Amino acid sequence: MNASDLWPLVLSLRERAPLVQCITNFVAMDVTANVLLAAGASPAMVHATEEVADFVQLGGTLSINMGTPSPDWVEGMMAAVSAAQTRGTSWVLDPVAVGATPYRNAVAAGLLSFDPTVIRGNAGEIMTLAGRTCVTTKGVDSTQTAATARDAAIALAAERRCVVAATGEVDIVTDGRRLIVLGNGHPLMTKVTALGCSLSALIAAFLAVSDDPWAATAAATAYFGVCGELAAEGAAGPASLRIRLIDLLYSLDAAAFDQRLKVMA
Ligand SMILES: Nc1ncnc2c1ncn2[C@@H]1O[C@H](COP(=O)(O)OP(=O)(O)O)[C@@H](O)[C@H]1O
Ligand SMILES: Cc1ncsc1CCOP(=O)(O)O
Ligand SMILES: [Mg+2]
Repeated sequence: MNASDLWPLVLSLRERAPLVQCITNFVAMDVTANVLLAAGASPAMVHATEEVADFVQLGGTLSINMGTPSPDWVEGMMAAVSAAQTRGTSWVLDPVAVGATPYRNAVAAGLLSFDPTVIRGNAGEIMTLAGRTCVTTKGVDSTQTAATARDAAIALAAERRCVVAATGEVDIVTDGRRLIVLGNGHPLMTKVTALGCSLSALIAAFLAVSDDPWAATAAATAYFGVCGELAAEGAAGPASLRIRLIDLLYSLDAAAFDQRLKVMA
């Protein structure tokens, strides 16, 4: 995989503007919708149990994020992923802070039973889902490095027959058989909330423009990492990184993507 394999998916997203239904947390809603719009997708934040299944029938992809769970929202998530499974809709699970509390673990287990197409989490979350650690957690932030999560990501992908992206200072994307390690991004990205959440939703957008969920996840992760890195380099701090990231997702060109992309393995 290199830039010329991945960039066509970025162009396809810009051309096709796919609908992405998001059930996400209160913190992530605004930045996630803006990230999706800048990248060319059409976001809809729709979470009421009464309408989520009908919304799935509109034919978009789905992003489920358990960052601020409560019983009524979890009910909506379950109804949405059930409809997605029945319809064959591709969907992404972001298991925010799984391992932190028994409630979160139960929510994650319930969602997992509906066969996500992709699981995207930080290293600690992926290691927890793979059963590799009973995680020393700080909550939504990882205490593990993505490199440490490599074996856990492969095992989880194989066990769940899905794509797993474990992100951090490097990003690992695997379907249990194929694996790509991406070296873009910037440490300042950890100082802006909900960028991981936004990446998960962006992966859902890319699922709409490729028949290969692994390639779609790699393309989304690479694009986000390159834009994040360039955004951080010109930023005065976290707030301007966030703004510059949205602008770069909108304006990045093939030459800059090709020049910056770091495929490490
Ligand atoms: N130390 C780091 N160096 C470079 N990029 C990073 C670093 N930490 C996170 N990122 C990037 O930030 C984005 C969000 O990833 P991450 O922080 O792992 O997710 P989460 O916000 O869910 O914990 C990804 O694009 C990832 O590559
Ligand atoms: C701060 C916070 N609290 C609950 S969800 C959330 C956002 C987490 O976002 P991310 O996992 O992308 O850093
Ligand atoms: Mg997260």
